[in-house]
Amino acid sequence: MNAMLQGRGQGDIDDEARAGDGGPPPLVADGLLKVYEGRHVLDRLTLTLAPGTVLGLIGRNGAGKSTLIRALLGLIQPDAGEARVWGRSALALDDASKARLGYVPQQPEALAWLKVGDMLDFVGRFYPRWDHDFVNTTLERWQLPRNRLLAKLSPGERQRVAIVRALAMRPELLVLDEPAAALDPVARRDLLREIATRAGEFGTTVLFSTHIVSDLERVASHVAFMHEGRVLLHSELDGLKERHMRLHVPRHAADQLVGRVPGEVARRQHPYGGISVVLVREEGAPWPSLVHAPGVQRESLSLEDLFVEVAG
Ligand SMILES: Nc1ncnc2c1ncn2[C@@H]1O[C@H](COP(=O)(O)OP(=O)(O)OP(=O)(O)O)[C@@H](O)[C@H]1O
Repeated sequence: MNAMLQGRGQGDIDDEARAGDGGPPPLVADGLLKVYEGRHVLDRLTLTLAPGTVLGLIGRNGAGKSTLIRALLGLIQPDAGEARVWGRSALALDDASKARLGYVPQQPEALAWLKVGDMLDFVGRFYPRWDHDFVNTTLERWQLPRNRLLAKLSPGERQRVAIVRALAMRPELLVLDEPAAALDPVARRDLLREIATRAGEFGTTVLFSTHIVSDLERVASHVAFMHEGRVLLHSELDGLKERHMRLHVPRHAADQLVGRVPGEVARRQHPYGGISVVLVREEGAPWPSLVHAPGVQRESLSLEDLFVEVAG
């Protein structure tokens, strides 16, 4: 079993430094606690999303991703801690801030009694930067007829409409809860491309949750691994793999280890004796001496391996 090592702080990024000088960060979770039926679904979670970041939030089913997103946007009230959007309490967002924020929930339900086109026309009136051309082009490309009732759409079609709606308002902050889950490959690729374009050309800040590691690798600038209500690792994607390594430590060397290895993030006991340990180091910092010990084998990790190690 994976020996999860808790208490490593909330990641390896200095949140203050990430916020930069351009005003308050778009999203901050400050010690969020949410308890459902005695379970700490958010366990005093702290996370900052810097402007222009595309953060992929990854975690197993039930890790708390949707709950975190809902708390960050003020859709649920935490039991302790605070969520802030551009420096304001998420629970008291003004209309001007809401107009800068696009959200695609995991299961979009809104205004189901309207037709696709009517809903988008209606919603568009509230957003000064509404992009009619984008709506028309994307509805056509994604084969979403304007005259279909939202209630009659498949889950994937409903999700596509929700994505069109969130992107058409040209948000400065875009939050998507598992947007690709119900999408076909064409829509998924379009969405990823759109996210990359928005971030690259317009500096849109994006938070999206996903289980699909390859999607994350394609568009995210940063990744946060969530497990049991905590962020276990929050890092820039570039260089993340180079800063992690799995070591296979034979029994004779493992028996001599006392306590944690510097930089240890996960440990597994091998059935035949010996252990494997996942290590992280700061950029440019040396690996601990164990890496060079006799009989110790090194292995580099894919992002998926790392996810399984950290959240497995
Ligand atoms: N309103 C609620 N009442 C009780 N329990 C809840 C409620 N909302 C969420 N939970 C529980 O909190 C845990 C986290 O749920 P959440 O939806 O945030 O996970 P997730 O990481 O988004 O999962 P998935 O990847 O499956 O969508 C789950 O065990 C869920 O059952």
